[in-house]
Amino acid sequence: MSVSEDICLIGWGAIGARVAALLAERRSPVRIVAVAVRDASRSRRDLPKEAALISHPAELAGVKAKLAVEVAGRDSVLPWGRVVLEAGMDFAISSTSAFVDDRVLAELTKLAQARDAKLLVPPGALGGIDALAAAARLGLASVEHRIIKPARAWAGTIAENRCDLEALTEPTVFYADTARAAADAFPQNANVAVITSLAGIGLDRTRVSLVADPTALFNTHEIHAEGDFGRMEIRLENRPLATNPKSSEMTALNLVRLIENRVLPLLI
Ligand SMILES: NC(=O)C1=CN([C@@H]2O[C@H](COP(=O)(O)OP(=O)(O)OC[C@H]3O[C@@H](n4cnc5c(N)ncnc54)[C@H](OP(=O)(O)O)[C@@H]3O)[C@@H](O)[C@H]2O)C=CC1
Ligand SMILES: O=C([O-])CC(=O)C(=O)O
Repeated sequence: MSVSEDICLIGWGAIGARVAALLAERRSPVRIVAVAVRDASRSRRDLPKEAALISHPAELAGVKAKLAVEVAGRDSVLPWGRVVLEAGMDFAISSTSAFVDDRVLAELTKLAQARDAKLLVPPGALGGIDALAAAARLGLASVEHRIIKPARAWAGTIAENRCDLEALTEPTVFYADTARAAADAFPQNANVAVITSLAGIGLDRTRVSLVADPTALFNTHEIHAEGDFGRMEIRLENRPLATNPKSSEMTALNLVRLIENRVLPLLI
């Protein structure tokens, strides 16, 4: 890795801090020049020393970077995305549940086009999205996505109204609907449903089921797709992040890959 790149992180939670730690550990030629949080008055552990801590999109005006990576939450996507893209920076989005509102995706895409910047949707906690997106070009008949997480990962969500998470003795499907409905109802657990949909057959044709498993150790994603290309089954068993059981380690790893691919001569 030789060329270096300056980036911003929008969010310094479980995923943002993990991405920064991995980049530092791997000595990737990347400088994190700004980190955005909600509350910039609170001091942050392990913040990269060259990073400005900011909390308002207008503060990006003084920041020179080519890429901003959002790892903050659904409500942050539009306000930060507007300023990032307006400045001509590429914008990588993790809180893809923001796109359950078609207007958000339409506005950011238009802005990216106008500024010659890129709106990037990384695979998040998933893999195999390249194959799904390729297959979709020939036409897909169906895509199903099942998300299986330990019961505790669903705590604090409307799963609690549908089953007694602490009393479960076996894997329980507590929700089944379209990807749009699932990502709307579970913005911290089902961003992936939007990624599968954008790659495949859209938010209203992609079917999602959510499972709470009292004995699960992993956040598991099972995607089944059929179409003119043939059939595919994608299954990942992701280790949850120690600092947030709702989010998977793979999400941070896919962002590290995306960032490093911007500076590597060979893209894998
Ligand atoms: N695409 C995918 O496959 C996946 C996506 N995700 C999504 O990624 C996002 C980040 O996840 P995670 O790191 O676990 O979340 P955390 O809750 O651990 O961290 C969120 C961070 O974002 C900051 N933040 C929140 N809102 C704003 C805002 N409006 N402006 C600036 N900063 C803000 C918080 O600031 P403060 O510290 O001040 O509170 C915090 O630092 C979530 O939306 C999550 O659902 C997660 C897993 C997979
Ligand atoms: O990390 C995961 O397994 C998926 C996730 O939380 C999300 O899509 O929001």
